[in-house]
Amino acid sequence: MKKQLTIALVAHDNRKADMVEWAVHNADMLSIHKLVCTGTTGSLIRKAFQEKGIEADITCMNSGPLGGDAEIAAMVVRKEVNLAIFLIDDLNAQPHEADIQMLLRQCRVHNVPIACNRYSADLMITSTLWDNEDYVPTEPKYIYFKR
Ligand SMILES: O=C(CO)COP(=O)(O)O
Repeated sequence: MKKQLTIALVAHDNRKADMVEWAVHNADMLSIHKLVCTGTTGSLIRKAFQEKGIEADITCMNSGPLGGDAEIAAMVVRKEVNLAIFLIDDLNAQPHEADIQMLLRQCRVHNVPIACNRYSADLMITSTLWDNEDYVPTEPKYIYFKR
């Protein structure tokens, strides 16, 4: 991929091992992009990359429950994120469910691709559309019905 992207990486505690393994597996690709992460996810990825001598541009926001999802959602609103990978723990409740839903919703509203499992993430990061100058993503057309 030639285009440099800003990629958001977020994982709940029970999915962090998955996220770190995925990030290390895709380190060659990820290291050419800017990574923005919630606090703990980012520090674990940074540590794993350092242990393997992988250099990467990683920005850590606050931890998720302390506003990290909200900060990344704000970046999505400002069109500062090209792609989000969000490994959600769907088997346990989170104290900051409202923030999680906000991040997911803002990605949908602003047409930002968001992968919530590794398979989707693999498909998204290998897409040739990123470098296709002729491809313009179609923005959602919201139609307001008067009731
Ligand atoms: O809670 C999270 C996402 O909702 C993740 O936050 P941390 O990466 O700080 O654990």
